[in-house]
Formats: sequence, C-alpha cells, structure tokens
Amino acid sequence: MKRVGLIGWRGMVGSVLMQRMLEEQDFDLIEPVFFTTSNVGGQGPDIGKDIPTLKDAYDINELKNLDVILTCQGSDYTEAVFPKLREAGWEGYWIDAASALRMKDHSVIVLDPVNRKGIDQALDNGVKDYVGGNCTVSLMLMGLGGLFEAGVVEWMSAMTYQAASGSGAQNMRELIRQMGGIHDSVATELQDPASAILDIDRKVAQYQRGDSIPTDHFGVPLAGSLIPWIDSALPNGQSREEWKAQAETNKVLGRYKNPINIDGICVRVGAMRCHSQALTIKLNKDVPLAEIEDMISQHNPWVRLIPNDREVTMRELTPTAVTGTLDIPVGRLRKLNMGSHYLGAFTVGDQLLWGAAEPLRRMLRILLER
Ligand SMILES: NC(=O)C1=CN([C@@H]2O[C@H](COP(=O)(O)OP(=O)(O)OC[C@H]3O[C@@H](n4cnc5c(N)ncnc54)[C@H](OP(=O)(O)O)[C@@H]3O)[C@@H](O)[C@H]2O)C=CC1
Ligand SMILES: N[C@@H](CC(=O)OP(=O)(O)O)C(=O)O
Repeated sequence: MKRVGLIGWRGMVGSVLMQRMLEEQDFDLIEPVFFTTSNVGGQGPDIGKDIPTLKDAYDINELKNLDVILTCQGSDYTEAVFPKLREAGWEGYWIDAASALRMKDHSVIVLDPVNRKGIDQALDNGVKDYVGGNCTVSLMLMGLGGLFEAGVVEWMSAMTYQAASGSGAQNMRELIRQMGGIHDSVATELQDPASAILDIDRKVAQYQRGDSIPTDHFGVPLAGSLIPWIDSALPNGQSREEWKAQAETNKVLGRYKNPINIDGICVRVGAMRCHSQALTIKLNKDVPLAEIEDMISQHNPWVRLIPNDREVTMRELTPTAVTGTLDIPVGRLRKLNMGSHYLGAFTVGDQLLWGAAEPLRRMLRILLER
C-alpha cells in the first residue's frame, strides 16, 4: 500500500477533498499520514480507521518517507517545502492544489477527463509533479472540452462570475455578514409594504458606502455589488486570473505551439462556491448547432446540456442548482448575431469540487491504479 501524506486537509479545499475521498472509499487503498503546520501531535480527521497523530508538515525527513504527497496547503507551503524535499533526494509523487508549480516545465496540470492521455504519457516519462488547474480554467474545460477535442475553437472570450469561495473561507463568511448587514439596515422599512423603494435603495447604498459594513477580507462590499478584478495585476493590463485562462488551457491541452487565444474579464460576484462563465467562441468553421451540442454533451459524464429555454435555464443553470455537486451544466448555446462562426455559451461549476479537489483526488487514483 502506498504511504500518502495529506497536507492542508482541514482547509476549505482539503475538507472537500476529505469528503470526496470518504465517499469514494479512497482511504481503503492507501496508508494515509496526516500533516499539520499548526498542531503537531494532534488528532487527524475521522476517516473510519486508525491513523497516527498529526506530523509536522515542514519535517523533510518525515515527508521523505512518503510515496505520494497530496497538498492543499497553498503556494507559500509549496514554495517553502517542495524544493527542499527534491534537493533532499525525494522521488515520490507530488500532487498539489496550489498554483506555484503549475506552469513549471516539470509539472503537469491535471484534469483527467480532458488530458488523461497527457497524464499517462507524463507518468510513463517519469514526471513526478501533478498540479490542479485554476478553478475557472478547469470548470471551463470540463464544460467545453468537447469543442477543444474536436479542434473547432479558433479563439474564445470568457467573462466570469466567480464565487466568494475562490478568495477563501473568511471571504465567504464576510459575504454573508455583508448580506445580513444590508438586510438589517432596512429591516424596518421592509416590514412595511407601503415604504418607498427609493428610500430603501438609498439606505442600502448608504450602508454599503459607510464604515460599518465588514470589508476586512474583500476590501470593499461584494454583497449587492461586484468586484471586476481577481488576483494581482500584470503589466499588460490583465489580472493574473485572466492571464491563467490562456496559459493554463493551452498547457492542459498540450498546445505549446499555436496556442488558442483566450481572454476576458474575471469578476467576483456574491455567489457562494460556484463559478459561472459567459463564453464567446469563435469557431474555425460553421459547425451546425446540433453537432456542437453532441460534441459538448458526449465529452465526459459530468457535462450536462441545458436546452436554451427560459424555465429550464433559470432552474438548472445557476450556482444555487449546482453547488455541492459534480455537475457541469452548459447552456444558453446559440449562434450569435456576429455570424455562423460565433457561438455563445454559459456554464456553471462548483469551484471546490471540479475546480479544486476532484482533479487531485482522481490523480491519486490514477497513481494507485497503475
Ligand atoms: N479556495 C479555492 O478556491 C482554491 C484554492 N486552491 C489552493 O488551495 C490552497 C488552500 O486553499 P483553501 O483550502 O481555501 O485554504 P484554507 O485557508 O481554508 O486552508 C489552508 C490551511 O489553513 C490552516 N488553517 C488555519 N486556520 C484554519 C481554520 N480555522 N480552519 C481550517 N484551516 C485552517 C490549515 O492548515 P493547518 O491544518 O496546517 O493549520 C489549512 O490547511 C490555496 O492556497 C490555493 O493555493 C486551489 C484551487 C481553488
Ligand atoms: N483565484 C481563484 C481561486 C484560486 O485559488 O485560484 P488559483 O488556484 O489559480 O490560485 C478565485 O479567486 O476564484
């Protein structure tokens, strides 16, 4: 049985990973060793079998005894530990949720429903470092993988609506506190059906612009608003989140020459943990809509075509419908006014499942099943 070190298991991504590993009975197949950066000697999670107490996640000698390390601890941890571990001669498999190693030549971005062949090839070639993709990129590729596989995408623009969870657990809490604060600021007026809506609106704006709304984590109000910037700034005017779309998509697809151009604007909205994306796709030929639907729906078992119908769309193509599931609905599919080569689409996905934990869990399974 492989000794698998689990780091970052109690964080937000790590907790979703633990939940999925329990559901899929992955712990039956491994000897798990749990690590911590804050509670050495403490108790690990309840996984239905005896496990040693928590070990120090910075102890290189302890980490060196593992066959596989699966970390959701973040880029700072990866940068602090990964080079030391390799320098110390460790030759095990490193599976990581953080972005630090994603674009390195020695790593593969894992999303096996899209790039299983590339993963197998890398394993055959002795590659040891496997990194989960950016949530937005992974969710887009799970939805539109069929179009990329068929080679019909000339370029794409992705306009995103990203959930609070992408910023972390504290941000999710802050969003809810902001929502509660907004409600409280007009609770009396809401009780009175005769109160003037413009008074309510003015009071809400006053609260949002005032000092009492909690903004320690987002820096500004997100509830009842949005933030059209995610991650750091790049010199070309893109945000780093926007940059990842083209860079990571082409790496996952193995397109090192002739990359597909992908760009857009990434926006944080007040959803909890589902990212949504409005996509404009320039096709390289006039593919009939029925064929496009087949390409998309037959690509993987999780993608689900939503008919371009108002009722079904409102019910099924939303963060509320998708949250906590592995479903990847794709809808609003239609040819745009610009011409028959231009396709519009909308997709939603849980950014903690297919966007973060699930590709890592499946990579571990791939290793175990070899
Ligand atoms: N959030 C996201 O959407 C995505 C995140 N990622 C990557 O995964 C990394 C981890 O993200 P995320 O899971 O959001 O980070 P969290 O902040 O939820 O967890 C990271 C670590 O913080 C420590 N921690 C401190 N206080 C607490 C607490 N009260 N509850 C739980 N953990 C606590 C834990 O380490 P310890 O147990 O050692 O104290 C935990 O492993 C990110 O840095 C990013 O690189 C990747 C894709 C998406
Ligand atoms: N940046 C993503 C979340 C994330 O952690 O991305 P990455 O793994 O690429 O750093 C978001 O805010 O929605």
